Amino acid sequence: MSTLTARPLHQFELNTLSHVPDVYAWSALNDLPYGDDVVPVVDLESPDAVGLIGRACEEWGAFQITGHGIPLHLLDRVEAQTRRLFSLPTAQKLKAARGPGRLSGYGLANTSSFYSNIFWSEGFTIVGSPHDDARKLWPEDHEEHCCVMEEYNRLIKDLSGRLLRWMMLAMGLHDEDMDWAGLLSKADPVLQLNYYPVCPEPDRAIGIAHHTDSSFITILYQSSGESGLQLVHREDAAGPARWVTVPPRRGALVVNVGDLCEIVFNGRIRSVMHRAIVNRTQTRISVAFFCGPPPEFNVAPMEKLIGPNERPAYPAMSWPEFLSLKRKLYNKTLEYLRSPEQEAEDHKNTSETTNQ
Ligand SMILES: O=C(O)CCC(=O)C(=O)O
Ligand SMILES: [Fe+2]
Repeated sequence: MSTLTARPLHQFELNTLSHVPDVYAWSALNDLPYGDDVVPVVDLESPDAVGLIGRACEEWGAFQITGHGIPLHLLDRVEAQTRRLFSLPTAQKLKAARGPGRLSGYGLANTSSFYSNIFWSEGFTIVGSPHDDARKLWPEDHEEHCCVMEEYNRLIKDLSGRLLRWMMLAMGLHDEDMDWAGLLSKADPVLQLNYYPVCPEPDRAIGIAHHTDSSFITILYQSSGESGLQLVHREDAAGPARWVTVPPRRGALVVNVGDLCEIVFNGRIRSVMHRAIVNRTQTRISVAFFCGPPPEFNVAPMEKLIGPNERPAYPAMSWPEFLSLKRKLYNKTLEYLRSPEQEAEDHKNTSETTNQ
């Protein structure tokens, strides 16, 4: 997730193009080799779920989940409502366009403002209640959309609290160390709907370029059919860092570790670099739930994860401070926070505070 400035939608209607115009063309999409590793699938009803989640977080920063309790018919309705929204005429979608300083509404993915080239996708962000924007899209007929999105938000928020609690238990912590359900109840849910039209030259375009999500975790629904989500498996004994595809699995959801979890868990787990590629034959949709904190959240490693003679791997800051750093440094934010220069800066600030 991010609160980056929205950028206006480009004039092209992607569905109608027979080639990729230069502003949509990306080079260096094959920057890493491709691996055929399989992202772990965790059945949340399994007695080993906590351990499997912990291992997946440490090794991958991502996993798929089944047995999550969100009914298949609700996932189907979320997909149908998402497709219904993106199939509206452009002029109608633009009635709910994200304006300056506004996070909700129709537009390109928020991260697109970091690039001069354009993503082969459209996005629609729902922050908090879906009603205001849905009324602009369907003045007479938005009830069903809102009911479905609200029900999904309610269940997925609950699920994200359960997952975060299990991640914490897997790291050897206990319930008293963080009240996840209490924390998340104060945060506004953020749903990002993504639509990837078919692309006549998929090797030259990108749906959403590589990034990490700022949230604690992201829970992603992806439509079945063609794969699109790819993530980086970092270098290990099996080979160098590589792109790995996460194929859609009917009924399963993907969990991605975000920047906040990397910090809160003091680097024990890493936020996962990922992107969405496009294809020639099938439109694809995804629905990302960004599980973030309330504005007053203090972004800092949990004390119990810092050894007796160790410094925290990341400095403490407020959530708005983190977001503003991310707006400046984007994919380099965590690297910067872990860097020795930042450590020196942090040390200087601490001595100044203690000397006052
Ligand atoms: O569509 C996808 O598979 C990925 C979407 C994504 O990474 C995002 O919305 O942040
Ligand atoms: Fe993402």
